[in-house]
Amino acid sequence: MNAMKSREAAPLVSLTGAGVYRNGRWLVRGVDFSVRPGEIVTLIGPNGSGKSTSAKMAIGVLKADEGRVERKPGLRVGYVPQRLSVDWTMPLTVRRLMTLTAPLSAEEVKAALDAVGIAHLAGAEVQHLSGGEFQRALLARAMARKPDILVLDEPVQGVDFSGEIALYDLITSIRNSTGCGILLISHDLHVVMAETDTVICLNGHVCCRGTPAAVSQSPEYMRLFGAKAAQTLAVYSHDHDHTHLPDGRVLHADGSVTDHCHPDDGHHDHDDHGHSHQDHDHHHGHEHHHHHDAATSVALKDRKHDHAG
Ligand SMILES: Nc1ncnc2c1ncn2[C@@H]1O[C@H](COP(=O)(O)OP(=O)(O)OP(=O)(O)O)[C@@H](O)[C@H]1O
Repeated sequence: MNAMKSREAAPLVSLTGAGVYRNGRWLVRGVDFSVRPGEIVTLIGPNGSGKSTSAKMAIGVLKADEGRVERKPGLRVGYVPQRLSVDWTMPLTVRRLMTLTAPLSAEEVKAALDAVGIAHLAGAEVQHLSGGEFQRALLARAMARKPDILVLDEPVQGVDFSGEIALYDLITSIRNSTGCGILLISHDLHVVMAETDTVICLNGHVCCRGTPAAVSQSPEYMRLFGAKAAQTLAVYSHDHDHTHLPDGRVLHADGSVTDHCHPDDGHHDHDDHGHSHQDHDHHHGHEHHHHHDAATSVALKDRKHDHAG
């Protein structure tokens, strides 16, 4: 069953004019946003613009030096940080990774890994996981806490383009099945999940905000990233209703998992995605091909954009 987002529900976290001052300067100032149950809020902005800092303020990892940060009493947070401080010289299994920071029973570990499609990797060494498998393991670890809010700092780093779509699908289905709020930090200035309710564009302060479509049209966004970028704020928009998990099972939009696709499932494949990142003027050539179902569509077009700043 879909847990629908509720605009009326009290916010899980709410920042009002919040800022962090460290080492003689403001890292970020005047940040206003809130995340409600079932809502997906995406923070975008250039490197160093304060995305991680704002997310850390929201969950209380960093204390705000100005403004207000309010959290629902007893708020449970699932946090996937940008970097993990793990001693990679020591062998570490996925199972052990799951229990490093929380006491979980074997059943809970199994259920959490199952939910993200990597139960078959419980005994695998974390060092050997692919980028997408690693992000799923981190997601499983965060979800095992049964959070009210899931905070994901660049969840698609180290993941190829087809893996990005699969992860965004997984995040959407987690939202749909649990109704948790999601605060997402996007690694890519120009691409956000279509399911995003609100995009907050940071540049040391809130540059602009709104739906993905509204932000791409805003003069502030254009000023920050150039008019070309504004034309190219791509939105992951695809209607397919299921995702193929790494272990071969199928995750449906309602959160249920089956061994096979339903006969009427929208199909998708992810072959042939060039994904090249260069420092300047990088060109994305993404095409999304569909074999079976015209309802499945991805609005990722060839995009060419200059980075301003
Ligand atoms: N604990 C800290 N003490 C001092 N400065 C910090 C601290 N954490 C972050 N900064 C600085 O604050 C600024 C904002 O950093 P933040 O990590 O929030 O940016 P970001 O938008 O997440 O960047 P990126 O896209 O590179 O991850 C940067 O200039 C960073 O160097």
